[in-house]
Amino acid sequence: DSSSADVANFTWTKFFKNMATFKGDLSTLTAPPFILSPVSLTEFSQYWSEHPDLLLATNNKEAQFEPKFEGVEYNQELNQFLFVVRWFISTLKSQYCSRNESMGSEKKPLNPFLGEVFVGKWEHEEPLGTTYCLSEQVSHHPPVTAYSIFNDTNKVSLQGYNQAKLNFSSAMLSVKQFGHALLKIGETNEYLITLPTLHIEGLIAAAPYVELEGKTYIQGTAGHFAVIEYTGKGWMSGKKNSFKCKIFESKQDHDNEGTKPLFVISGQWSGLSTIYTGDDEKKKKNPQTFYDADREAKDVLSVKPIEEQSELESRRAWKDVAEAIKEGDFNKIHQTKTVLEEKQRSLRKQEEEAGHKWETRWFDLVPVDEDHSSGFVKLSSLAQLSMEDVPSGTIAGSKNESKWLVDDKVAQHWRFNRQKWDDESEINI
Ligand SMILES: CCC(=O)OC[C@H](C)CC[C@H]1O[C@H]2C[C@H]3[C@@H]4CC=C5C[C@@H](O)CC[C@]5(C)[C@H]4CC[C@]3(C)[C@H]2[C@@H]1C
Repeated sequence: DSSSADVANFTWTKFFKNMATFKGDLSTLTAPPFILSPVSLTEFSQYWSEHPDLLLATNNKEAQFEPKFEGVEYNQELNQFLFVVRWFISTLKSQYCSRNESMGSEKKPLNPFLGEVFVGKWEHEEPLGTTYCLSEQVSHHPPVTAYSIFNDTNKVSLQGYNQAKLNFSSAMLSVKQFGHALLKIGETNEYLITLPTLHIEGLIAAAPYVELEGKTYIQGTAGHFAVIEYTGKGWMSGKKNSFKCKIFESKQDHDNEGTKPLFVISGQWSGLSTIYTGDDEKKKKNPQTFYDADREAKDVLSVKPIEEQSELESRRAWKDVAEAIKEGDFNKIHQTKTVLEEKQRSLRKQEEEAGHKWETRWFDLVPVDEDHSSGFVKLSSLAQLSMEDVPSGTIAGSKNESKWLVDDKVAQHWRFNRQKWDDESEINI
């Protein structure tokens, strides 16, 4: 009714004003109930694989990538690279539009507590077995989520971590992402995927949504290199959620002005995109559909019922708060949140008095010069990307890298420790 809409509008304008003047950790900013999401940030890891068929297709030896172009020399590595790019593009709608689809607008997710976990699985017909999803809040200050999505039958595993740094300037909320994803296929093939910068549009209209900007780089061990450039409404393409992806044999080919890309893919990552060969792109000749995000139904992760979950698992831990948010009951939200936060504070205090630090569960923080379990160093070098603790996709040796470098301590990155998961006795999927 009009009164509640007026109240919502009033509170939003007030909230938007103090967000605009707010200098500090946005997570401490109390947002009005209608912009709160009942979903914890640990759940966002599942968005890497809501099309598990496309993730698993990257290791399907028999599958020949379609569409196939005359005159292009396809080898196993190029074929696989195309499957990897298609899978990556398919993750973007889930990552950045799922709240708009389910709740009408982007919302503020619940801020996970240290050690919070979220687990689930996708079960496939034989012989594809099961794909597992593990997500752990490995840091609370600052919030960092690490994840591992793996299928042992199909020998495909994705690991990564994410830290989002929010910055409010000139009525725009911009978000820099720290971290990266590493996709391992079989025993040897590995791909480094960097995370784009994003910003929140529609804030003034109280109908926020994510728009991507900047670039994603994908670097494979066989050399193939892709740059995905994001633009939005009013930019070059004029359409929201637009991108242009150029695929090269190598980073060197990309750097060499005279070398054409093997393929150019363009369109909307939340809708339809088309692929051309590098030769045909200029003449817009012979465009073929690359991916249609609206046509592919997503495969929702299956998560066991709350009563079977450990108290560390997101949906059980946040149950009361989530209900209060769904009811829009501000006092109940505040009260249930306080209960959870008090519990966490006393846990931290006990640890401090006992003199022992919280041990992360399935992930280790590995200094980059000791990172022998992943291809991160090799792939970053191939792509000439920074290995420092700077925004994802920062070019090595660039001004941007030195601007973000706070000190000269050795950068550390979160890595999945499979043994710790194999030894897990409390959390099951
Ligand atoms: C804090 C101010 C406030 O409450 O404003 C509410 C507005 C809805 C905007 C702020 C929130 O917007 C959310 C969007 C979230 C990102 C969405 C997708 C991803 C990709 C995923 O792989 C990693 C996490 C990431 C980057 C989310 C990070 C948190 C974001 C920016 C939420 C903002 C608090």
